[in-house]
Amino acid sequence: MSVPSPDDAFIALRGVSKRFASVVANRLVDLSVRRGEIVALAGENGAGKSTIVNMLSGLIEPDEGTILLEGIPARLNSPLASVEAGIGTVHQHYMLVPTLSGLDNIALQLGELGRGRLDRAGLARRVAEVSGALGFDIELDRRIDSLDVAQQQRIEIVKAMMHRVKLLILDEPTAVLGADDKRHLFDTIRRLREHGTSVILITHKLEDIFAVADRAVIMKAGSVVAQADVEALTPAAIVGHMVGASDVQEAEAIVKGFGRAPRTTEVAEALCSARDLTLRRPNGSLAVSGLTLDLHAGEIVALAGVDGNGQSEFMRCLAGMERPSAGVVECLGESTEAGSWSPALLRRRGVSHIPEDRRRFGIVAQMTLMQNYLLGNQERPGLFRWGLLRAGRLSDLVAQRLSEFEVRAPGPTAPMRTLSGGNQQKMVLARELDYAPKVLLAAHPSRGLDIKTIRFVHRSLDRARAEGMAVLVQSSDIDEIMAIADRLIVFSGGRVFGPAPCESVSRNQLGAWIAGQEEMPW
Ligand SMILES: Nc1ncnc2c1ncn2[C@@H]1O[C@H](COP(=O)(O)OP(=O)(O)OP(=O)(O)O)[C@@H](O)[C@H]1O
Repeated sequence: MSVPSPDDAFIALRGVSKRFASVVANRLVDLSVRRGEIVALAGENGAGKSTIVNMLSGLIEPDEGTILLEGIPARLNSPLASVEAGIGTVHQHYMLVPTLSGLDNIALQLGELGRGRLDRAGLARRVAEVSGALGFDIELDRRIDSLDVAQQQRIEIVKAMMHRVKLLILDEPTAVLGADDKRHLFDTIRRLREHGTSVILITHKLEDIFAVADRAVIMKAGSVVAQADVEALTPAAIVGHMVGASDVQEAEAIVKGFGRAPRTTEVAEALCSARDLTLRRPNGSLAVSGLTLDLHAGEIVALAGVDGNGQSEFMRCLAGMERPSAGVVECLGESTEAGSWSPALLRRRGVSHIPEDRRRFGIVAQMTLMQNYLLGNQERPGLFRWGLLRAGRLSDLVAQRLSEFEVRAPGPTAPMRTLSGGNQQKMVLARELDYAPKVLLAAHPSRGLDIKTIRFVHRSLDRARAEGMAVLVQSSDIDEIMAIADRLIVFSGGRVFGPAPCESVSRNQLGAWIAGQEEMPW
């Protein structure tokens, strides 16, 4: 297989460019996808992948260049035009109404909700046909907010496939999935290929590319810098193109990871303790039951598991956003038994939080990078004098962090909303680490980040540990856990196991425990 010619392709971009003010998001992009071909689109944060997705899904139009559909120039100037052209898109952040059922969400997308009486039985039959063909078993009558992420994703895919889809675009679909759900998704993608559907898979995970893609297209700074059949590529070759590595060794080192640094500090006092903790969800169901943990200065503890097993509730409780229904948490001299347990109080004591839902709790999209940097840092010495902000200092500090974290942004006064998802995540990380916390709560710290930045983040967490910080990391990524954690707690099937030292656990064993395939010995 080689790069398809536009005539041969279902969809082809020819010389497509897109600029946002001073930022060139896409520069003269040529990209084609054959019928029944799975193309992986890879590249660093801010390389321009989502911009391509947004153009193909009709959210934005190119400034120049042509999009050819089956060889004919097409104008995808609205989401409807994209759908009518046979393009289905599953965005990274699901577009589902959480309080509606799966069926109602699908009816809403088809324009059948609120238009007279909905023929629920008829729609359910049509949905069952589509989901059956995809190999999905989905619960259509449950509210979206009661489904786990993998079930929500299946609803999203079915929703997209309710139209006659010839090209399915999946934007980082595996970021939130456990190993089993990922395998299932890849089976579905292969099944689509057999039926002649083309797929564009945006991913930061090299193993996804080798597991399922036919061809990989690699972008850097808005342009396509390489494309080849996956068989002809290696992980280091992909990374080399992505980061523009000057030699193979540099790319190989990034693929390999930085290796686990020996612990440089003795495990010291417990900075944060949970005793016999019970947490309930708003609907009353049990999220966590009987959890006991001492989090010490100078260690990294991982909360391992597929999302939806109570980790999020536990993190939120430690961050002051929730209170337990039984048991107690004590952290840096504060306790859930006192009335004052709150995020602001804990932050003043030295707890930093990288939240799971970055867009809701981590940033204010309309504000500038400088203003976002101030959030939670309002009392930081050096940034204020006589109660007045020293804007020059703040600007210098943000500019320095942009450079250290290699954030692709025009400058400290750029609005946060103009940054790519991964670059927003880098800014949240930079801010939370800057705050020099004693306890760092990091939910999915590397989700959505490119491989080079992940290595950087892991090194930063390792350094934080060496400096005596107590770090709690929520992660569904086994590689991440094995790379950085000292101890782990497994959340699986609504139960909690551990904590246990990571040294005693193999990668495969942890995978089996997370998937609930094996009973844990503790
Ligand atoms: N609406 C916008 N306004 C201004 N700049 C934008 C806008 N959308 C994207 N950009 C910029 O265009 C560039 C490409 O962004 P894009 O979201 O396409 O990258 P990406 O490859 O999807 O990144 P990530 O892996 O982090 O999601 C980035 O520098 C981003 O800041």
